[in-house]
Amino acid sequence: MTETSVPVAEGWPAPTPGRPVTGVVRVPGSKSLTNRYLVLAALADGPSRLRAPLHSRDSALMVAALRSLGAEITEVSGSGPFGPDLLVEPIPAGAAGNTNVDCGLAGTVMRFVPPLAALRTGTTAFDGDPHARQRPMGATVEALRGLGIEVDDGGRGALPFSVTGRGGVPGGRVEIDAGASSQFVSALLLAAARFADGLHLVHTGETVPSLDHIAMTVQVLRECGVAVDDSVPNEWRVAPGPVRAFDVDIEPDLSNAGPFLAAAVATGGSVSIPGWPEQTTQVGDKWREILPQMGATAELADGVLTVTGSGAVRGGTFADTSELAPTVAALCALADTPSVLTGIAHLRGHETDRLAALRTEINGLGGNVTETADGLAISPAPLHGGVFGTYADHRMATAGAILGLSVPGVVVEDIAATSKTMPEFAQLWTGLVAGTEPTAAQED
Ligand SMILES: O=C(O)C1=C[C@@H](OP(=O)(O)O)[C@@H](O)[C@H](O)C1
Ligand SMILES: C=C(OP(=O)(O)O)C(=O)O
Repeated sequence: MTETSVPVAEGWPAPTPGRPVTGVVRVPGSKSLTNRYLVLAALADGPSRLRAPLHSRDSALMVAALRSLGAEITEVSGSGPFGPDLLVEPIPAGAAGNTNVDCGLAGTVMRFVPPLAALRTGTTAFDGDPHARQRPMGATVEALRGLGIEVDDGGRGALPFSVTGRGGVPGGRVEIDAGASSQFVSALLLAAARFADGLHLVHTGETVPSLDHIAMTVQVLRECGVAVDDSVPNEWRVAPGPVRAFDVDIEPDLSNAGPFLAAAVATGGSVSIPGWPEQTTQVGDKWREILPQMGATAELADGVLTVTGSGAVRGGTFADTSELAPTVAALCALADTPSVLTGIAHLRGHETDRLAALRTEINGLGGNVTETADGLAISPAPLHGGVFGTYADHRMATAGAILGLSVPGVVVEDIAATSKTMPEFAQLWTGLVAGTEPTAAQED
């Protein structure tokens, strides 16, 4: 008799603590800040240092991309618990030669690196994960062409494509429709000081999403001595000039702090995140408004944000939550009143179609989620266990973990998807939920 193989249920059983979750969690560096500073360091007028940067798949892809364009990036020991600091020698003047860039599933790599490839001499071929080929890239392709750069995308407006640079970009006025991603704007702004005439970028479509991320781009450019005029809505002017080398501390990733704070809200516990900046352009600072709307308290004192849940989760209307939306949606699915998430139509072009993924997976656990033109409507419904699909999306994986806090039997299909921006997620989550002694990474 031959043995037949029985499919084994795989996945990560999300812990259900059955009591309030209480603890302190230090989270790794911001993806958006790390990858912006890496790009600026590659363009800078001397060597730069990133202290406490993120070390994850998205940052590793950015490091590899910039190395392939000629930057020298070395790891040196730092003081943070999440890995070494990074020293960056910029891409040398006159860098030339054909090369390849693997974008993985990283929006910051596929959008921010092509303008740097345009500044070199030679052809750079860009590709990525299967789903990366579905993500919108047309505005980058058209903008580079508008700047006189040769781009071969086979007419797809998507990966794979190649950029052929001739050692410089003239710059000037360019119009784009950045309705599908703020990263189209950020990408051009980050490189623009190195264009001969700088850049006058005009957005011609309807609403640009994720405006906080553009504010972050403008802020980091100004820190590096680049003159940016963003006084006219939907227009940005960047003066040509040097990008000043820097030595910077990377803030913790406040978006990735979200699931841990959500654990306090979902269970009526209390979670503290040290290293919370007093001033920041990170969209994750909005947790201080969003979570109190759900009935929690949020207190920022001496650089520590403490969120305390009330024991019940209240729904509400949440606008323009950008990359926070999957975490917000998971909490709304646990709420006792209905919720509406608006201003997030562009999430259909993220790591996966997040609106469809959240609707499908929350409803698969018994939820009541419908898609609207620009977001989600979520009504209270009794949830049950089951497999929560992750679509290679880190924020779907963390959304499944949040649901599992209150719903026994949730199995997150691929918890390793969190390695995109937080490889330590499962370890930190398990430690927090189990109420173990703080690990080195959790200590103050
Ligand atoms: O510039 C950035 O670092 C990001 C911009 C946003 O992109 P979209 O404008 O496409 O939402 C955000 O969702 C993404 O996670 C990171
Ligand atoms: C949309 C996201 O990522 P990316 O930078 O790949 O666009 C995200 O992290 O939620």
